[in-house]
Amino acid sequence: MTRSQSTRQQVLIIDDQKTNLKILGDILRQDVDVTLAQSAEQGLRKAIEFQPDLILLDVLMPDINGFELIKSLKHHAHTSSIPVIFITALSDTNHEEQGLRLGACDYIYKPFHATIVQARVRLHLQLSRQRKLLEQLAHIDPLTGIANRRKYDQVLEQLWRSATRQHSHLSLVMLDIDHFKEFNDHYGHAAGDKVLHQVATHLKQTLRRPNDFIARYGGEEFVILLPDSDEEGSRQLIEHCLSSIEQLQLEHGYSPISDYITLSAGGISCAATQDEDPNDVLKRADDMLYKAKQSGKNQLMWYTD
Ligand SMILES: Nc1nc2c(ncn2[C@@H]2O[C@H](COP(=O)(O)OP(=O)(O)OP(=O)(O)O)[C@@H](O)[C@H]2O)c(=O)[nH]1
Repeated sequence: MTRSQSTRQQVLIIDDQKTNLKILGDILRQDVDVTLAQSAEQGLRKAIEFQPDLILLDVLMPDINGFELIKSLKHHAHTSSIPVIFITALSDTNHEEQGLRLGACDYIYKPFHATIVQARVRLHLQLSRQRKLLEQLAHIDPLTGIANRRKYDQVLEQLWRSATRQHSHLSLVMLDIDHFKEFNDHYGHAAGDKVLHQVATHLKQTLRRPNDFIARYGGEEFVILLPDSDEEGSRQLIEHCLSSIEQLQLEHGYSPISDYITLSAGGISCAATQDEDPNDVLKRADDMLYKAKQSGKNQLMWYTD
């Protein structure tokens, strides 16, 4: 069963001693899915790949110790918010303080008591579940189920920073439903809400790469960010989004340009730089959207220098 199919939470245990891995695994397995790693390097790889809900981390390991590893985990964008519990034979307050200062949420001494480990793991998993739920509520647009404007602002900043570092391209695209006022006026606001949900769901499914991102920008407008994507690839993808939305055949009997719901879009590809404000770049995509609307709608316009 894949992680997304499982409703059980997942704990990653990182310890160089096989017997510790076995004992801890046996203690926790009745409550959670358990993944084991026998070195810091393997642990970091599995943390990135499996995105566990919690990590149990030994301190004394050869090569890279637990204190070093937690620094990498907290530094890495994909693992920084995973809670870490140290479980270690270093049972003095100085090390405990160091571990907590480095970002651990708890510190358990070896030899440990099974029931205490279970209780603490349960507590931190419960906190983790609540935190994820709050994050979701704060970042998801309730009508469409895709990311909201607040999440978009965060993701744009992250993607811009990483594209600047890697000297890579980023494409920004604004999309807007055509003649949506007429749709609402004739079919009613509830039917309009349903169309917004259908369009958002379809656009999200059409984006193929894991780092492609879509958000509801506001009203009947959406924004798509395509990292590491050049102009040609981005244009092809967005053209496909537009044509496949029309092919969904969501009836719009009051649109003068089609029998169905259509979208207009404006896009831009650029090499990110530190000096440029990504919001200025988005403004250029928005200008292209305006041009697409002025030129008859149901089309994509792309910014060229
Ligand atoms: N049902 C529904 N309608 C919305 C929502 N947000 C914005 N709208 C509607 O979207 C319509 C946007 O109208 P306009 O900005 O004139 O755009 P348009 O009619 O699509 O015109 P063009 O974009 O030029 O094709 C308005 O009727 C808004 O009420 C929403 O959450 N639900």
